[in-house]
Amino acid sequence: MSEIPFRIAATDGAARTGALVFPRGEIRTPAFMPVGTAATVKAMYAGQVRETGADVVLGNVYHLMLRPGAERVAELGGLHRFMNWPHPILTDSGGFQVMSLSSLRKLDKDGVTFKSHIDGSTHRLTPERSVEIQRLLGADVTMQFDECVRLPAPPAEVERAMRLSLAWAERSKAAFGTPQGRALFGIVQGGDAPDLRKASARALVDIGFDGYAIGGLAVGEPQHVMLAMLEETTPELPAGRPRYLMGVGSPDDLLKSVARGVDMFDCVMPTRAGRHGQAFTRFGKLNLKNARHADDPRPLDPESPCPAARDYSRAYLHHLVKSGEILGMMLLTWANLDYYQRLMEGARAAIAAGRFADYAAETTAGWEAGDR
Ligand SMILES: CNc1nc2c(CCNCc3ccccc3)c3nc(N)[nH]c(=O)c3cc2[nH]1
Repeated sequence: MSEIPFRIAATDGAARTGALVFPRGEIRTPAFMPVGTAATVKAMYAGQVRETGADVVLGNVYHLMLRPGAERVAELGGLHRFMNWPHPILTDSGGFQVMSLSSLRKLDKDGVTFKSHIDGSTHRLTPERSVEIQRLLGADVTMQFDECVRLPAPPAEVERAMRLSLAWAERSKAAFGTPQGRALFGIVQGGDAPDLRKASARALVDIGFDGYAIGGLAVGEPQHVMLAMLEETTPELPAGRPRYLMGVGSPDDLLKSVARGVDMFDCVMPTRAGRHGQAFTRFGKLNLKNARHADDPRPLDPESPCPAARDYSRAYLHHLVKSGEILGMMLLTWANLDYYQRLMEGARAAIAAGRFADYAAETTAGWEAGDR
């Protein structure tokens, strides 16, 4: 098993706060991990991402194997050097992106063959190749190669993908070996079927991983189904290892999932919404394209320590967004990532103080109170 320590400093109900300790630094949990698809957190430079409070960013096998190529990144010193991010990096294993981005793909029990969405060239991913690519990139956290099905799906299809992912979990672990200072996470599948979720979690624990991701969610199911699957799954996972809910989510999703024992999150929402003119604030979500902001001299949040949220009027942000100005994307991405990091920072402090339920209630009330 891993020599990557996961120190749990406090618990509050099922919620935990602590830190994963890597040679490149620690990941404070609960943690939000900004998505860095093409070796960049879009519209942000690396130091700015760090200033928002991020301890770790995500990379991706699918995108980087297609462009610029895993061997090329390795030749250039690895992904940390390439993107000037000296802190931990978690890389996703590519299967999910193949199914959601590439055309003409053929999945078999051994792996997946697919055409690049960039130039139509043919590629193949197997558990072994995915783990090798993540090694070439230099990932601190490697994800097993898995198959995620969209919901709703027939139970037989969900079970087939869950069992295939377990076979690929074994092969991913065998290919990973025991590299010093690096972690390998298994991924729980099983769709919206409690018995399949429990079987998947128990089998992964028997194989043994440094951390456990909960996959196959945030794929179209209602929030209550996602939360119900968390309640079925986290009790089957070892309390002393981190849990990572993949692709989640909104601020409300994060608080409700932290309350159910999740430690790590990734989501394109704060960065994608920022590029589309939407801002996450203590008062709820604002769409700066809306004409009601055209004459509003107030910033997003005058009490925010983030310059993007404090030093620019909503009228100006509205103007930038309506004009399609690059600065609009930059400022709203910055403000959103800062908001997500502060949301997690507040959660960590509230858990340590034994008041997470109050924190979640106060934060949710702020969103509902809406704009002042
Ligand atoms: C949005 N909902 C959602 N996302 C899911 C992902 C991808 C998580 N994001 C990784 C990423 C990394 C870099 C760049 C872009 C994305 C999954 N990944 C895997 N391997 N397995 C899943 O079951 C799985 C389920 C998901 N649901």
